[in-house]
Amino acid sequence: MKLNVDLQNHSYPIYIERNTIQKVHEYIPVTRKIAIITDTGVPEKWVNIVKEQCPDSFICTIPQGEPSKCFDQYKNLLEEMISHNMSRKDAIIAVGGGVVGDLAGFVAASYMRGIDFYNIPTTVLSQVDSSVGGKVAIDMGSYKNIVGAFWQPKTVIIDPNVLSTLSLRQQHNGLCEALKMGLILDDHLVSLFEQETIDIDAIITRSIELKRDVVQQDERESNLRKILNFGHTIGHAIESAYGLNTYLHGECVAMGMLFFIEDKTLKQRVLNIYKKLGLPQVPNYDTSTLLEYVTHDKKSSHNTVSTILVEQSGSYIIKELSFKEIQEVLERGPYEE
Ligand SMILES: O=C(O)C(=O)C[C@@H](O)[C@H](O)[C@H](O)COP(=O)(O)O
Repeated sequence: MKLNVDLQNHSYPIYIERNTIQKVHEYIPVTRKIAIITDTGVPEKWVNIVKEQCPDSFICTIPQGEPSKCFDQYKNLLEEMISHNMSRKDAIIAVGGGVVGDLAGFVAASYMRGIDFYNIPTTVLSQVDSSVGGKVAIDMGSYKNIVGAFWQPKTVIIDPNVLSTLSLRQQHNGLCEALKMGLILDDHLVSLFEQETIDIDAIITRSIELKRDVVQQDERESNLRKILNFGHTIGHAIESAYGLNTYLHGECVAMGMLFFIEDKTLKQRVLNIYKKLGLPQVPNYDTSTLLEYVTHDKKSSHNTVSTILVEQSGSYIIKELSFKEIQEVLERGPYEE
């Protein structure tokens, strides 16, 4: 299946299809120098399938995990680009999850003021969410995505077959972002999580269709795109407060969403899905520590933060909450209405 992201002068296709990783040479112009950026967690077999289709390519491998989304790795990769004499006409292909995509995309956005970027996501999280939309970034200290750019990929190639080598924890981590998409936009997507067996292909496709529709309407997050941050305000704060590597991103988003699901029945429905996915519980936290991180959220300004609330599955409310109100939400806790 092919979906198009229509964005005036930088539209691009997304291919979602099993075995499509074998067709990289059909979808990406590979007769130029290509830096393939990946991480130590991505099985070599996937990276090699891509490399074999790119005659003039080299591989840059970063350590797996969120701490790699940092200035040092960014600098190392830029130095690699220079040492391989990469020109403006050359390209970067990311083969990996959200960390690889965000970092490789930011290298592509800034090297020589921007070169072509292609994304081949290999985790559920990146296949249902982060590979589409052009948000690329690195973290600074423990602040998530604080330095970055909007740099749309030229093509996204999603092959659900590559998920076969992913751990169950990583699979469930990624599903949290798809569940988020359902909770704000489409109850049918939520119901796919309640079926006996999870149809991953259907979840990826629906999730990406919904994301594509939002990005097309508001590429630079002036307003509507903020809804994709449901669960992230407190989720990012938890991720940061626990050292960026204790909980996975999707797990933190799942925790963060609980604080802003306003309806008791819906919250129970969501908790049942979390139980099925074996997600971690919200840890005991220090309110002032989390609040400190919330004040640095990119959706914060002065004393308020744009927050997404869900009362009914498949719909959202965007509300400016004061830091005082966020403090009250944190004091109330995730499991109370
Ligand atoms: O694409 C978006 O827009 C999103 O908000 C998707 C999020 O799920 C994703 O985690 C994003 O990277 C977070 O964005 P940020 O603006 O809070 O850094």
